Amino acid sequence: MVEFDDAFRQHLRELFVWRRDVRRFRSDPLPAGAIDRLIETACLSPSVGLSQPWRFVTVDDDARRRAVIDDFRSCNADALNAYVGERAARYATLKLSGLEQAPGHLAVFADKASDIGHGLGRATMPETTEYSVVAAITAMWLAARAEGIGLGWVSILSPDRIHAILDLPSSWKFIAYLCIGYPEIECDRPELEQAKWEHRRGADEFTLRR
Ligand SMILES: Cc1cc2c(cc1C)N(C[C@H](O)[C@H](O)[C@H](O)COP(=O)(O)O)c1[nH]c(=O)[nH]c(=O)c1N2
Repeated sequence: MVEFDDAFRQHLRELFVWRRDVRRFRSDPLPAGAIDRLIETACLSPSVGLSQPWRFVTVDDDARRRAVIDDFRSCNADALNAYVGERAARYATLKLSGLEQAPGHLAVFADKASDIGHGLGRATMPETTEYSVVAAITAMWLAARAEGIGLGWVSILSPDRIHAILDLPSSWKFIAYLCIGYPEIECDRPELEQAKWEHRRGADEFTLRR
């Protein structure tokens, strides 16, 4: 039996407050085994029917990393073109990935074909497979921050292209590409808020009572 006291709860809240999506990384490498440790923690996450559908791919090969960066550049140029006027000008100033600097690249997939969990919970909601993988990524994000490691989620990518670059089974659905490394700075406010792209709203804006 483990009990968590008020001091722990307060500390845990600080972890949530100080977790950031990181795009600016220092160049120093991660300690040996750091990413494996984060993956181990992520595997403790809830998953539909205990299916553990997460699949993690560490990307260390230079040519593959370069191809991912090229894909990001192309997708980001398309994204910029979809905005006009002042919003386009502002988008152009944002830093939306740390792919070039991050010492760690981790691609995350959901295995849609695995029969682990025997289908429990997925019959009417097959998308719970992907939800389970996102839950694992969130755990990893927080576990990383607790070690002083930053994690940045990059989704400005073409899933088909990432799949081809990494040469993976067709049943694996691309969920996330994560940049991992030590952050240049720590902050308790989202970078997009600091850049005046969007501001964080309170829970009352998203809560209905019925
Ligand atoms: C599914 C998903 C996908 C993305 C993101 C997040 C999530 C959950 N975020 C990070 C996002 O911008 C960030 O979480 C918010 O701006 C809030 O900031 P903090 O995470 O609180 O620092 C993100 N950020 C970015 O710079 N490039 C990206 O492609 C993405 N993609």
